[in-house]
Amino acid sequence: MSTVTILGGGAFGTALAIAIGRAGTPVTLWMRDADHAAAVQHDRENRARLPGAALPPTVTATAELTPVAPGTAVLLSVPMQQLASVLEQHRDALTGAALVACCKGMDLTRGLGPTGVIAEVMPGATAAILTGPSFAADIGIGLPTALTLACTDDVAGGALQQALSTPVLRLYRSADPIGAEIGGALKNVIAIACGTCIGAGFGESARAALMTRGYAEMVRLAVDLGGRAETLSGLCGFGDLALTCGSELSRNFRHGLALGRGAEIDATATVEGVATARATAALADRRGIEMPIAHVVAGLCSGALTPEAAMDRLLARPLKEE
Ligand SMILES: NC(=O)C1=CN([C@@H]2O[C@H](COP(=O)(O)OP(=O)(O)OC[C@H]3O[C@@H](n4cnc5c(N)ncnc54)[C@H](O)[C@@H]3O)[C@@H](O)[C@H]2O)C=CC1
Ligand SMILES: O=C(CO)COP(=O)(O)O
Repeated sequence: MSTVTILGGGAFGTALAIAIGRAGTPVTLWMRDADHAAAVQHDRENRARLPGAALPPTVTATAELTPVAPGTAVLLSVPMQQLASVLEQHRDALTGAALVACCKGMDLTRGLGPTGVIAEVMPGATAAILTGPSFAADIGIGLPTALTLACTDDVAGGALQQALSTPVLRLYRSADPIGAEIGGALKNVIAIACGTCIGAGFGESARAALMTRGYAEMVRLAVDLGGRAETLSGLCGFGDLALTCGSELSRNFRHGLALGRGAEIDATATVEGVATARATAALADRRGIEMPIAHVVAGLCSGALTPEAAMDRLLARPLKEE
């Protein structure tokens, strides 16, 4: 795996390109908009999505996607609801690649996470997920972090771990992509709940309670779908939950803050937890799993619930064992 291709030149795709390119690996950063790709290639910076982070010479931004060599690592960093259509559009060019989803969420129409979408659209392809605590703004300027790389194929997972780790990005391997992707998807939903909690003035104690009970929902859904509870104690679950629920750098947390304050929502931001809350609530209903926080976040985001009504609904549930 001597080169890496990244699909999606948003904040995260650009940050990953910079991090992997800085380690000496040639990276192709594919962007759908030709003018934007040309500007990024010329400026050596993605001013629209990740200002202040310089592209190393190893990174090439382009709007042309040529067929990748078999076994090439292709990182998919488009928004979750676009993943299926991007794969469908580029199926021929991606045949034989090792597909690594870097998006976090659940597909609304399919009720599937990123590796489930890859398996449906490109059956037989090697599918992995890279997820964990990683703000693009941090990664893009070379700050360190650790992430989960999950793949059911141990050999392919090991090769991806080697190829994508850098001196500042430490990748831990897992064989449980279901657990890993449920962690990444649900931490955004719980971050919206926590932002709303702080924005509405319900306090830090309530936020910690939401993180803890949200984590319980994460584990419940992952296990029901065939994942492992222990996976969620790692970077993809606990790690990303701690980051996203506690920082105003998170778009999901900020979305919740605005809901809690009754302030204007930034409609231009990629806030994955909104669609994922809806998809999760529907999936939980179909499978008969209790996910009260996911349900109230879906209600908050659609406007069906006020922050006060959402909190009342959670507090009024029957008392139970922890
Ligand atoms: N920004 C961050 O700190 C992190 C983001 N992620 C995940 O990465 C994914 C992408 O997020 P960001 O890069 O932050 O979003 P972004 O909003 O900065 O960029 C999204 C990019 O996807 C492109 N895109 C949208 N639809 C497309 C399509 N149909 N075909 C081709 N390109 C398309 C847009 O042009 C844009 O460049 C999300 O699932 C997010 O949860 C994961 C970790 C950190
Ligand atoms: O996933 C992220 C950090 O790990 C980024 O969080 P937001 O999408 O909420 O900004």
